[in-house]
Amino acid sequence: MTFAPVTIIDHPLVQHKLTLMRQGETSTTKFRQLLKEIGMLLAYEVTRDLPLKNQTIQTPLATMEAPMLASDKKLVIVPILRAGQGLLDGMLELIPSARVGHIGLYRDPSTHIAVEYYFKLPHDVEHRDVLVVDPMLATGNSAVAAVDRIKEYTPHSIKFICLLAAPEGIAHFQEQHPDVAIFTAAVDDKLDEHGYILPGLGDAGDRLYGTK
Ligand SMILES: O=P(O)(O)OC[C@H]1O[C@H](OP(=O)(O)OP(=O)(O)O)[C@H](O)[C@@H]1O
Ligand SMILES: O=c1cc[nH]c(=O)[nH]1
Ligand SMILES: [Mg+2]
Repeated sequence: MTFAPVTIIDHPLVQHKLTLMRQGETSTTKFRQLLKEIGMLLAYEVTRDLPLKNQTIQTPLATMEAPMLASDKKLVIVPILRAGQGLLDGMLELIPSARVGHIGLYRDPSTHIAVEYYFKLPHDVEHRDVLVVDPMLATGNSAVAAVDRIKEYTPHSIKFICLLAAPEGIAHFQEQHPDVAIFTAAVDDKLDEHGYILPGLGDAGDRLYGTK
């Protein structure tokens, strides 16, 4: 079977900010700020392949053919709540016209099954490109469940964007959604016995919102 690519976003600014986020002593305020900044940088990288088409425009001096985004269909960003919301804010700064859907999922602590508690997409997702965002791809259950639900609405394309991925999560996700490209800033070593990414950065939602 062929899989859509896994792209590691190795930009030095992303890598530096990720290292700051991993450090246990980084405060909630700083963690939130860094996740927002990384969201912006990830948005820049994952939109590299957006098609352009030339438009005739008038500069103060001359007429020219200049490139603009080809599609008039706005992108849809879907953060997986809660932690995905922390990436959304930065992405929206770069793509302010994007539409936003939300999927609320929590991971059952013992089974690691993703449990849905909220789902809302813009009404016209069909034919649009969707970016599903969540900082963590651990077992992959949350990402798989989110993409399962979004595919019910037959968007034009889906990309999955995270900050940290475990090899186990990538394998599970690719098995279930071989057509969906993954973008991540790093692939870590493995999962621990509680399904946390090692070395990882801990619980992204708790660090983002100060709930632990
Ligand atoms: O790949 P998985 O094994 O499914 O784990 C990853 C999920 O776990 C975290 O969310 P969590 O369930 O802790 O919810 P939260 O964002 O509300 O903290 C994280 O933000 C992902 O959504
Ligand atoms: O390492 C992990 C795994 C799941 N969810 C997190 O927030 N962190
Ligand atoms: Mg959490």
